[in-house]
Amino acid sequence: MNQSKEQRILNFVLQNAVRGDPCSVLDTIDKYCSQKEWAMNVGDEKGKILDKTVEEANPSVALELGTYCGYSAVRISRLLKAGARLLTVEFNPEFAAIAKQMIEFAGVQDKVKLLEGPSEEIIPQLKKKYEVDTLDFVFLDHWKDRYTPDTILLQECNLLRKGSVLLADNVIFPGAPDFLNYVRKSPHFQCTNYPSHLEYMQVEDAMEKAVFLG
Ligand SMILES: Nc1ncnc2c1ncn2[C@@H]1O[C@H](/C=C/CNC(=O)c2cc([N+](=O)[O-])cc(O)c2O)[C@@H](O)[C@H]1O
Ligand SMILES: [Mg+2]
Repeated sequence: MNQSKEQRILNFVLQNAVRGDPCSVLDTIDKYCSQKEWAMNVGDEKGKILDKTVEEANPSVALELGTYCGYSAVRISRLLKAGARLLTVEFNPEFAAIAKQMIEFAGVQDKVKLLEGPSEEIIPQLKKKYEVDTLDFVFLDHWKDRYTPDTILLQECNLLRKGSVLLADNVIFPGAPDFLNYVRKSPHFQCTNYPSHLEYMQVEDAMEKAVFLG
């Protein structure tokens, strides 16, 4: 049975990156996906926007929706302070298995908890089952039509507090028009747009930051 693209990305990392070195893992994935096979990692250009937003938020508890191969889980968790943790949600078992190995190879497994299942089921379990009080930072990078319902669900589950930072990938390409509309019209969010480019391409894209105002 021939390998999946995600398996090829992981193998390239296992053979070429430095074990325990998150930056080496990120650079190696970016090298493979820009030179060999495109893949939907947030990439280095938008990754730098992600880095700045995470550093500014300095979260104790962060949530990621859509782990995929674990690129942004490694990217976010490498910046977390001692004792802080990232919960990352992925419902595709193959991708979850790849991401788990990617996270362990990068050496960030102590900061990352990979939750396998759909976000709509996991989010309502965060308080009781995963001992979350409120989320300091949320990275949205899963199916784009889930951004709005999951943002509403996070509020309904009282998982956001005054100052919680949401950062959404791909608000231009593939696009998340209903999400932009929702957060920009809502009196509960203060929004900032960060123009950028689609990972590994010269296509316009952007990230949207939405800070919850309570
Ligand atoms: N409700 C849910 N619960 C848990 N996991 C879920 C989920 N919905 C999707 N996922 C997972 O999140 C990832 C999907 C990402 C969609 N991104 C994209 O479709 C995407 C596309 C392009 N693009 O086409 O250029 C560029 C990008 O940066 C992109 O993020 C996949 O790993 C998928 O299994
Ligand atoms: Mg994306």
